[in-house]
Amino acid sequence: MKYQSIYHPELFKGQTIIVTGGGSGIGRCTAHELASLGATVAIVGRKVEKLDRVKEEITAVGGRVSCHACDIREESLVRQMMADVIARHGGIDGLVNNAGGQYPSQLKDLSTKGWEAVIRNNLTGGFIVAREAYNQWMATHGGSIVNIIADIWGGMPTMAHTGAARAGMLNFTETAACEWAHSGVRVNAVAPGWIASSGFDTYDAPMQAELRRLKEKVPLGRYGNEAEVSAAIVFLLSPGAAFVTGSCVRVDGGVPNARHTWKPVPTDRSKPFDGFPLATLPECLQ
Ligand SMILES: CCCCCCCCC/C=C/C(=O)SCCNC(=O)CCNC(=O)[C@H](O)C(C)(C)COP(=O)(O)OP(=O)(O)OC[C@H]1O[C@@H](n2cnc3c(N)ncnc32)[C@H](O)[C@@H]1OP(=O)(O)O
Ligand SMILES: NC(=O)C1=CN([C@@H]2O[C@H](COP(=O)(O)OP(=O)(O)OC[C@H]3O[C@@H](n4cnc5c(N)ncnc54)[C@H](OP(=O)(O)O)[C@@H]3O)[C@@H](O)[C@H]2O)C=CC1
Repeated sequence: MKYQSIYHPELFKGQTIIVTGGGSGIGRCTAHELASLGATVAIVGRKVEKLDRVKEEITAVGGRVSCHACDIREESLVRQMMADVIARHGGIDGLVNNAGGQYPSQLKDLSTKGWEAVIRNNLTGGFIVAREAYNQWMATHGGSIVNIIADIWGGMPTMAHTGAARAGMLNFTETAACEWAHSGVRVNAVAPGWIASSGFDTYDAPMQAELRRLKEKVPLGRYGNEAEVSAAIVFLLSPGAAFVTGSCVRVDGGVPNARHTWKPVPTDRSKPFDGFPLATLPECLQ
């Protein structure tokens, strides 16, 4: 079944958009939505079998997609991946810098190696991909970049490494928006809150139990879904956001505003948008 986007079906006709981490979760959903809106999508990830599966899904409903196995932390691989996408599709109009992830740990237990692995995955990798997109194509042709960060406001207990990396990515977004504006390149961020995606399945049982309880702390009374993050990404890539750069759209059901004076009322307070008939609730939340 084809993606049910709220946007015009020819919004990205003739465009090529790279989605890192396009083999699962938010990236997979975004790749589906962009393809349904006419874009040729280049999906990037470490595991080629995940990418191939998404390629099959998208081509089965008439979309155009290419797969690029690449670890975003490896500079030489990223350079080559970018050159391959440009050679194959004739250019790049958009980049969704979505690949990333981490593992939970108390600060006191974090090894330097673990800290650096997560910083490389969520800050250095995103920087390398964005810089290569700019230097190899967008500096002379323009484009739009959307960096996926996280709900980092007020700290990120048990996730200090990723919180620091994403805060860095937000500041990178603001700086790149200024430095690259003269080339017609817009750079924005999307900060997902607790999104019921395949990402949840990567956590262990105690963390998953904790995540189930977190739902009560969301003013909108539920987790977000992948389609709701994708819709924000698509808006920022689109001409509708032509005057938006260096900005961040929070997709989090209001969590950063739920201060200790806020009293939860245990009901679902908004209807989820589900543009993605293929999405399933992660196993740990079923
Ligand atoms: C409660 C409420 C909260 C509430 C907060 C809830 C917020 C949820 C919001 C976020 C949701 C998501 O992001 S969902 C997306 C989740 N998806 C993912 O995380 C997938 C991607 N993640 C990864 O690939 C890995 O986590 C990452 C470390 C970044 C990269 O792995 P690598 O393979 O490069 O690294 P490795 O070689 O395995 O590991 C390097 C070192 O990192 C450390 N390390 C790696 N994994 C480790 C682990 N599971 N436990 C301990 N330590 C680990 C070790 O020191 C490793 O060294 P050695 O000991 O020598 O091996
Ligand atoms: N779900 C949530 O609640 C939230 C998610 N986020 C962030 O949103 C993004 C998408 O997450 P989500 O879809 O939920 O989780 P997933 O784990 O499903 O997606 C992460 C994707 O990134 C790819 N990836 C990870 N590291 C690398 C790397 N070094 N090089 C290339 N690809 C990589 C993975 O593919 P492969 O394994 O093939 O490399 C995977 O497809 C991530 O950055 C995540 O941290 C932020 C806040 C909340």
